[in-house]
Amino acid sequence: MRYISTRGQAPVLSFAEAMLTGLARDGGLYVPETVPSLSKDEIAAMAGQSYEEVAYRVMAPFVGDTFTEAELKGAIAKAYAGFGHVARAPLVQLAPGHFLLELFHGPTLAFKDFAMQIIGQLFQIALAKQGKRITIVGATSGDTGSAAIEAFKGLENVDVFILFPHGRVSDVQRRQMTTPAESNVHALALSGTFDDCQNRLKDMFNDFAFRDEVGLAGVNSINWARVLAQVVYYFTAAVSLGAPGRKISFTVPTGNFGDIFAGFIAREMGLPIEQLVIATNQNDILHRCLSTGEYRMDGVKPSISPSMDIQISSNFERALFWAYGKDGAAVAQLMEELKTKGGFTVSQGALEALRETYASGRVSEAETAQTITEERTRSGELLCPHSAVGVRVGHAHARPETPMVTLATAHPAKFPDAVEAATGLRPGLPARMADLFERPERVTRVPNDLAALEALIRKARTLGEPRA
Ligand SMILES: Cc1ncc(COP(=O)(O)O)c(C=O)c1O
Ligand SMILES: N[C@@H](CCOP(=O)(O)O)C(=O)O
Repeated sequence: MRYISTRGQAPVLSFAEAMLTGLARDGGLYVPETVPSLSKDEIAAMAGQSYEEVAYRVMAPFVGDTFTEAELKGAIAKAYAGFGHVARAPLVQLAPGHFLLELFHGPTLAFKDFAMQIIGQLFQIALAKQGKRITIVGATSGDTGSAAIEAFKGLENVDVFILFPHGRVSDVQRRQMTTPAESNVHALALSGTFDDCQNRLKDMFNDFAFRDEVGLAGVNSINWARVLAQVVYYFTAAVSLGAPGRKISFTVPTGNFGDIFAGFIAREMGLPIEQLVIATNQNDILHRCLSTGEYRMDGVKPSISPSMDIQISSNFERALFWAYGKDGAAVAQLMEELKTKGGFTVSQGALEALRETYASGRVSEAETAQTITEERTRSGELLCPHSAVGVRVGHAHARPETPMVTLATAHPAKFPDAVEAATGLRPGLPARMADLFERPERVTRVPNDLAALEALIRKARTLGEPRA
């Protein structure tokens, strides 16, 4: 299996190379040259299998011979052993024909654990083979950061630096990032938005001297392995509701577009997905783009679903690559316009291709709160605000003949203030995290400045043992 860049100008890589490389050297994102397909019989055979078995069947064709069967199976087993639910990603029914896919039973209570736990394992195998030491830098609006820290803390050959927007993540999210005591973990609170964090991260990747000097690696959904691991739960959910014998629809609370793009890949592999619905909060650039063909930034507005407060939706580039018939030059041109003019117009043909694949909806702040309140009464489910955005859009797009699955992306206890304001109930953290608010915090305030960030990372990563 070979991996190519969405901008068409970077070296073609193997799975392990793409995983350790992160951003392509032409600024694009790696995607598989061809998407392997699974037959109806292969999909049907997943019925009744464990999450781990399905994960192996879905991921193995993309991984090729990078890892042995035993290595991949071992990594999958270790990745999901710590999840708090035997099904890993259980489905609960909200209403006739509408289901919630609970993706928050991992160690940090958000869907990011599904991918981060497995890539933590795969990185360790690959680094041990190559005898390499790396510096992971991640950008987060709250959940990716804590999941990355959980997956990589304490590892000898990895430093982890996480950039998060100061004052724009929940207290629980911040403390998950600032309280780990391991010396290879560095939480950096940046003055700016998540988009600023992600832009500085991409700037670091595009500074080849810095990138090579520190052995820069990325665990955002820039990294193809992140997207791949998220494909699995589309299969487990759809098969348990009758696929491949019937079609299933999915609604996905969306920000950086990694999660819903994983659904697109599941469809490309042969899973009969009828609708893939993008659900946005008031930062609705993706919904506006699908509605009008114009991708235009108009400023990030802080919301009660802060992890989706994103305007530069990184993986939308991968969706555009497919919509433009895999024309890397066209995608590079759009990304240049985004950078220099703050937006771009999608061609009519590409817009039609996007609309054939995706539908979309937008949810206001008041509607998000109302959905948390109503769903508590209607189905008994206590939703986090991101999942509530999804559920509202999912209800609106549900069709009687096709089951709708909405992805519940985080545990309500990560956003207790919003949930309490909507329901009067304050969701508690699991016992293993009960003392989170008593643990000391360790965080560095950083400016939105590339040179300052690179200097800090160079210095902090050399504070420990001498690097090989
Ligand atoms: C809780 C939660 N829901 C939804 C999203 C959106 O997911 P994606 O960025 O993959 O679109 C995120 C973060 O991105 C998140 O943390
Ligand atoms: N909402 C995310 C933003 C980063 O997304 P990623 O999937 O690209 O890592 C977060 O919680 O950090």
